[in-house]
Amino acid sequence: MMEKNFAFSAQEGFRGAILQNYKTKQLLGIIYIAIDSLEELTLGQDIPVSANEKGKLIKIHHHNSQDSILLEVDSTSESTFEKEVNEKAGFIDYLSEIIADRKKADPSSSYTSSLFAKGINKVAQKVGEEAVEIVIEAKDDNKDLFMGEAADLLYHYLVLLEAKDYKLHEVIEVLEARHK
Ligand SMILES: N=c1c2ncn([C@@H]3O[C@H](COP(=O)(O)OP(=O)(O)OP(=O)(O)O)[C@@H](O)[C@H]3O)c2ncn1[C@@H]1O[C@H](COP(=O)(O)O)[C@@H](O)[C@H]1O
Repeated sequence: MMEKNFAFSAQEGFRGAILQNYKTKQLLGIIYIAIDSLEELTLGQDIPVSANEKGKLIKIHHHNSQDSILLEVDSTSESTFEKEVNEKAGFIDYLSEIIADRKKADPSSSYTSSLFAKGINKVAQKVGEEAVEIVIEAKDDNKDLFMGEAADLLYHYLVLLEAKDYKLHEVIEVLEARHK
C-alpha cells in the first residue's frame, strides 16, 4: 500500500481510521486512508502513526453500522490524544486549586467565595439545580446549551467537594479501586 494512500488530515475520497496501540489500548490518533485502497490493508504492513513514525498493523476492526474503522498497531509512538487529555485534566486541577483559594477569601470578592459563605446546603442545592438543568438539556439537541450546563455542573461539583473538604483525586481513587 502506497504512502500516498495515507493522510493526516481529512480529505475527499479518504476515510478516517482510529489508531490504537494493540498492547496498551491507548488511542494514538487518526489516520486518513484512501477509500479505494481500504481493501488492500494487510496485517503486518506499516501504518504511519505520525509524520515520522510507523507501526505494524495488528488488527482491523470495521464498525459497519457507523462506517468507521479502528486499526490496532504495534507502535512505540506517544499518543497525541493522551497529551490533550492530560492537558485538559490539568486544567481541572488548576480550577480546583482556585476554588480552594476562594474558600478562604472574602465572600464579597467572588461568586465562588459567596457560595462557600452561604454554606453546604446552598452548595449542594446548586449541584442539584445544575443536575436538573443538564437533564433537561440532554433531552434536546443543542450542543452549546448542553455543554454550558455540563460545565456548570462540573464547576459546582468541584465546589461541593471543596465545601466537604474532599479532593477530586480521592474520588478518582474510588473509581480506580472500582475499575475492573
Ligand atoms: N467555572 C466557573 C463557573 N461556572 C459557572 N459559574 C457561575 O455559576 C453560576 C450559575 O448560574 P445560575 O444562574 O445557576 O446561578 P446564579 O443565579 O448566578 O446564582 P444563585 O443565586 O442561583 O446561587 C453563575 O453565576 C456562573 O457565573 C462559575 N463561576 C466561576 N467559575 C470559575 O471559578 C473560578 C473562580 O471564579 P470566581 O468565583 O468568579 O472568582 C474561575 O476560574 C471561574 O472561571
